[in-house]
Amino acid sequence: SAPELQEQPKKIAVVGAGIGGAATAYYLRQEFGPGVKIDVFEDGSVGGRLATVKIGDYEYETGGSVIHPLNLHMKHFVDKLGIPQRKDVPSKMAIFDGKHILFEESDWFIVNFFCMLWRYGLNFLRMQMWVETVLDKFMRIYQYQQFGYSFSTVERLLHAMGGDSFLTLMNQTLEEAMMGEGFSQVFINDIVAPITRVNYGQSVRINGFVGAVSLAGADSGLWAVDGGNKKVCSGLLYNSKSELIPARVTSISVKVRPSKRGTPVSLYEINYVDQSGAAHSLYDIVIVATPLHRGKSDVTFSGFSPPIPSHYPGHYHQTVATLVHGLLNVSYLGTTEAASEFTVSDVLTTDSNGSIINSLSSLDPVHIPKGYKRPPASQANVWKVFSKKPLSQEQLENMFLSYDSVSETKWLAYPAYHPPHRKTPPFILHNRLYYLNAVEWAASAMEMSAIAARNVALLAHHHWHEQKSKIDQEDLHTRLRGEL
Ligand SMILES: Cc1cc2nc3c(=O)[nH]c(=O)nc-3n(C[C@H](O)[C@H](O)[C@H](O)COP(=O)(O)OP(=O)(O)OC[C@H]3O[C@@H](n4cnc5c(N)ncnc54)[C@H](O)[C@@H]3O)c2cc1C
Ligand SMILES: CC(C)=CCC/C(C)=C/CC/C(C)=C/CSC[C@H](N)C(=O)O
Repeated sequence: SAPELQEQPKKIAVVGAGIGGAATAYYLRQEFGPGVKIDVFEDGSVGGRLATVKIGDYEYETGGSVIHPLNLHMKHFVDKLGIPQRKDVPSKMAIFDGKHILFEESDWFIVNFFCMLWRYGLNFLRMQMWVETVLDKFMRIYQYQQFGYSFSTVERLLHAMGGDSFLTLMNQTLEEAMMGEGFSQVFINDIVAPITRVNYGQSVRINGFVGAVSLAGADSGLWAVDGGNKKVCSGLLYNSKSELIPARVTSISVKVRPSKRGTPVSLYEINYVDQSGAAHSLYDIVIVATPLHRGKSDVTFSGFSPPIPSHYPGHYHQTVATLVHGLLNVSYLGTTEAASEFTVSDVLTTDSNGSIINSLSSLDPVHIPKGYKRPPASQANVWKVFSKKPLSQEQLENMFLSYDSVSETKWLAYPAYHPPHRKTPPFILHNRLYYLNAVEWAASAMEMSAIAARNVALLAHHHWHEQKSKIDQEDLHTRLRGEL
């Protein structure tokens, strides 16, 4: 049983200080009040997959970079922390098939509109409507969480948002889902695949749910955090008055201890290694906020029945982010345009012709200085290349006429999505031991980790106070209709 059920927990541990772990600390403080001690263990840097590198005088995002205007938790965090949004710099997109530019956005909306209408009929408009329908259902989670409802599995959470239609999306490829909706194969190849390639480094055979999230990631109005997205993580840790413990958690075990009331209580022992060696601490509640997958973390669990694996099935997809400060070789893109006329900022790629790159984007610093204008391709600039494998020197020399700085980050970025999906790992690993990153098997994005953070904080609270009526309730959409 939980220790002294009517009291608040004394100590809670969070493993990982990415956006998931930091948001968990924030919501735990909200749920359990000022008395509980919250320790956040971090093996690397606060921010995790939200990270920046310095090139010249400026910092640039190498990991998670864009946030959707309807990502309400991320919006709430920046508002609460008083961090401004980064100023918007207009962008222009082109699609490269590995040999030539297939399509280049014009500066004129009307030109783009008719060009798309001519090439793809109503597919473009219908895609926007399809994504909007998915987003409308997705937004229901905010109301459920506002009312304190939580879910024990990713499948139940998805079902509460979108009913069977979301579970179907999880079991279909994006291509199957879109073909089923009547989208044309040529539109899927030319437009949809480049978007899944830039966002998830994978083809249109990812699951339909993450596919819809990926298409939302190509909406207008995307934003980022001034000074770098990782500032939200340090801000949330500070705001939640958590203690950051710079250490690697090696194992978590369950220990039974006698209590003042005489009934034995179970506590979790966290073993960790920091600069001064190995140590351990006991906690009432533990939240694991890092993926339990090979190459991502190596936490072992002992004393649990049934056993908890260190690594769940499935693997994370590698995306290499290479930031280059240099002069782009526009002829690499098969264009005859003069570099001074080439104002495209985002080059997406199709699956055909085996393009070695997933995307090539002109990058703005995390803080836009006054009077900043993105330089044309005829001037040296910072470019971000996403690719599956690291780029060789020869490949870089083909892409750039000259360059003076290269920074490479090899990310195990997000799950490799292969529908039909196997059962996702649970949010609840043991009585008071929770796992946030299960959510990434639906879709990996900052907001998804923030939603899972609030969910696990609510689960922890409801289990502690034995409020079963707030867990896995059916038909919430109908029951909460009419509520604010
Ligand atoms: C290249 C790239 C681009 C992306 N672009 C976007 C985007 O534009 N928009 C978007 O919304 N999302 C984007 N994402 C996805 C987004 O970054 C992630 O979904 C999100 O950051 C995951 O956050 P998290 O806290 O759940 O996990 P993580 O950020 O991975 O945090 C886990 C933390 O746990 C720590 N840790 C691991 N093991 C241990 C241990 N044993 N002990 C202690 N600490 C440990 C790690 O060091 C890490 O800091 C992108 C991801 C990548 C890689
Ligand atoms: C969760 C919801 C409803 C919306 C999130 C939409 C979103 C921002 C998706 C992007 C996800 C992602 C993994 C993007 C990676 S690359 C981003 C950008 N194009 C870049 O080049 O850095």
